[in-house]
Amino acid sequence: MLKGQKKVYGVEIVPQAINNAIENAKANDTNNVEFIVGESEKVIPDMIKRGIRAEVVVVDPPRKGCEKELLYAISEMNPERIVYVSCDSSTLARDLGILDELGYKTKEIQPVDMFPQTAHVECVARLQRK
Ligand SMILES: C[S@@+](CC[C@H](N)C(=O)[O-])C[C@H]1O[C@@H](n2cnc3c(N)ncnc32)[C@H](O)[C@@H]1O
Repeated sequence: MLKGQKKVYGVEIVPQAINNAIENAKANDTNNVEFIVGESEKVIPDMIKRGIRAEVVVVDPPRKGCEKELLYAISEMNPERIVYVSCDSSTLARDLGILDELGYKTKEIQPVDMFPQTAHVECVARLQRK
């Protein structure tokens, strides 16, 4: 069980990654997680239609960042906090700007040097509903 959370949803476009996540959940005796295969910009609006809301949303997109439709859907879910994990600071800056317009203030960005001796840097941003 992921402690402190009533329910956790995981969304990923690659089915094999979801299979691995299911195996990981089983190996860790986690029974409060539901995994959904699909494009998050389509899955999240469907979840909203089903009445699902979130207190915290964590995104970890590829370098191109999040689709605008996903950012709009996340704001419609109205979470208190968003955690944005990014491997491309330019698309991170673009998406944080959109999220700011949608009512989410960036409180903190922590760079993590996961790729020493290269120009790449991973960043973790913490956003709070205004
Ligand atoms: C930076 S990786 C994050 C990996 C993940 N945090 C992990 O530890 O396995 C980005 C992930 O987003 C997935 N992805 C790309 N486009 C997506 C989309 N439209 N909807 C959902 N997942 C997507 C990719 O398949 C990839 O696994």
